Amino acid sequence: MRFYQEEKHSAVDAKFEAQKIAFAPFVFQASMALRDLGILKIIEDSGTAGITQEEIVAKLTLSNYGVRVLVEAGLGMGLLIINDGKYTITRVGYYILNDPMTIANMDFVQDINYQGFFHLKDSIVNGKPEGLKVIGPQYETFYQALSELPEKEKQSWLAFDHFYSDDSFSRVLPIVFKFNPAKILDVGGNTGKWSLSCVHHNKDVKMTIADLPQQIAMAKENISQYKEGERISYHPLDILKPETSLPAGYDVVWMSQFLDCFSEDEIVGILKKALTALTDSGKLIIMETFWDRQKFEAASFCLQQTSLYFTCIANGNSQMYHSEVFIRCVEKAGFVIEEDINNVGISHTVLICKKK
Ligand SMILES: C[S@@+](CC[C@H](N)C(=O)[O-])C[C@H]1O[C@@H](n2cnc3c(N)ncnc32)[C@H](O)[C@@H]1O
Repeated sequence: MRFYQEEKHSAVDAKFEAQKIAFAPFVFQASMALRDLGILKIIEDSGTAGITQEEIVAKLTLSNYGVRVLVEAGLGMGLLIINDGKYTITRVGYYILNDPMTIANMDFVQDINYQGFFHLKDSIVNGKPEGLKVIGPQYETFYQALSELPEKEKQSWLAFDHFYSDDSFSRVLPIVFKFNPAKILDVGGNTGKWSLSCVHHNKDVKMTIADLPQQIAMAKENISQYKEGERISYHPLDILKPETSLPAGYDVVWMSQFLDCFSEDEIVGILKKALTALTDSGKLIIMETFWDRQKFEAASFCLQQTSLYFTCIANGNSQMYHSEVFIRCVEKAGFVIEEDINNVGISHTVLICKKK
């Protein structure tokens, strides 16, 4: 990865880039408004011929003034271009409107993070997710809030989380099942998507989902619709509590996008619990997104920014890790990494580990 070794901008460019940051919250909210008020779609539908501001207004119940400030901002933001008084959509505008990754990221930023991020600096200073109080003053971590969120916010969080892991699940099934596991422990199993994929993929495997009690309730409801769900059992726990343990006797302990929810010391503690869950020949299989392992700079950027969600909203002490920091924790807990597979799905790395 050689994204960050060199200065990229001339002085003039750099000053413009700095203004984009200065106005970033305006740019974000204007993009959301252009998308959600239907303006981008109208302009896209006008094709290469384009559409005037007056014609856009005629198709909506918005004022001329409202449409004008948004489309003018859209020009500077690079979402729109104008020729002979007619607006057309740019490639960036197209992605804002249609790209599933951009939609998942924007909805996650808007519905989960935006208001809380006013408190990012305090979160760094205090080592606590100070933005979480905007979601609810009673919560210590976001995970306690997840199952109690209003439907729209919950869907935005799940869509963001699943966008990244779902695509990798089908690709990683052959990697996991080459070990012919009879029993798999899915730690941080969330809604049960991975466990369901496993019982559908293999007719004999038995799964256990370990997660917080609130999430287990969500998973049970989801899984009860499927007959194969009879092979899935549940182990509710708060894995951070010293008195809790994972059940024993598993051929595979699976952790997908789970350990990034914890600090380095917590990761070591959790992995020590995983040691006791595995049979002697069992494999710990971790699927994570590391910002230093990405093919595309945009992917590294998304992960670095997502770290700040953990800082300000989720728990105040975890992140999307650099692989070296993460691997040190895996080894410290008593595992040896046997296989290290990059570029699984959109952006994942799979680490296959055994007991030292
Ligand atoms: C980012 S989600 C990962 C979901 C899923 N494995 C995937 O790949 O999409 C993290 C999961 O960890 C669970 N979790 C967070 N803190 C936990 C804790 N202290 N004990 C047990 N589970 C926890 C959350 O409830 C959530 O289901």
